[in-house]
Amino acid sequence: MITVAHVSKQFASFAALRDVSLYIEKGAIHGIVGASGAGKSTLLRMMNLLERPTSGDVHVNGVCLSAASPKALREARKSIGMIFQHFHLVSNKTVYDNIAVALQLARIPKKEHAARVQEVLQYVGLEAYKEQYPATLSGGQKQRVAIARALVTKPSILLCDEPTSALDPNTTLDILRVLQQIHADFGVTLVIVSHELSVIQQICTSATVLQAGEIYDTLTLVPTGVRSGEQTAESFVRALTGGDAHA
Ligand SMILES: Nc1ncnc2c1ncn2[C@@H]1O[C@H](COP(=O)(O)OP(=O)(O)OP(=O)(O)O)[C@@H](O)[C@H]1O
Repeated sequence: MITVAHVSKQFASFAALRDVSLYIEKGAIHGIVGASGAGKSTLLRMMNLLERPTSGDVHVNGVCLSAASPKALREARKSIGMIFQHFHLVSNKTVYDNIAVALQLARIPKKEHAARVQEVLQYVGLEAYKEQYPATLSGGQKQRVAIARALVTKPSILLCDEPTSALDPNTTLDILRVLQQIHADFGVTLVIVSHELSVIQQICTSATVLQAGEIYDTLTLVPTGVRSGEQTAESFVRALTGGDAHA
């Protein structure tokens, strides 16, 4: 589980987060929503200490990340995967090597790499692509590789920073289904930052609404499931109106 306790983040004189506290239970699919600049990514990045709180603490699976030794932090991070809006794949490495890097960083013995990479590539349906380079893949395939890289260390938590925002509506559905499947198959706790309400409504069981660095609301949700019709209709309106689905 994840506990964020009275966390603030200051960038020079700018307060990106102010006294934020929240609890995410094991097995939740938790959304973080809010306008651009509300502090969503900053809050998410605190959950693996990519961003260090200026004050307050973040506990993940019982470990206080900001107080952890480098060794304890490395150990804690093995159980926390992360995916990003723009995938963050290394362009001059093959799909296989992009995934194997995560095993190297987690100091998993090299003799285990081939089998583990194969296993996650099979899971995301890309075993035929292991010798290809990221530039030859579609956006959805790149995100599947990034998901495979995140899964290869068998995390109990997957942090997702706008995981579908660079994807078209149908690929968005595809990736949301993959995330739902990961949750169902492995019980992984998902934390999803998204500015798209439909993403949050479709799969999240709870959500934090951020406004200008503070918690505006905390929601308990009943996910609707990944609904293609609605999403596609919305995408058409968005395409026709140049971005605003509700115009
Ligand atoms: N490293 C940094 N240095 C200075 N300011 C930063 C830094 N990182 C984030 N900020 C600022 O903190 C605020 C919150 O950023 P953050 O990326 O968390 O917002 P967000 O809600 O995820 O928005 P968006 O969806 O636009 O990314 C923004 O005003 C941003 O400019």
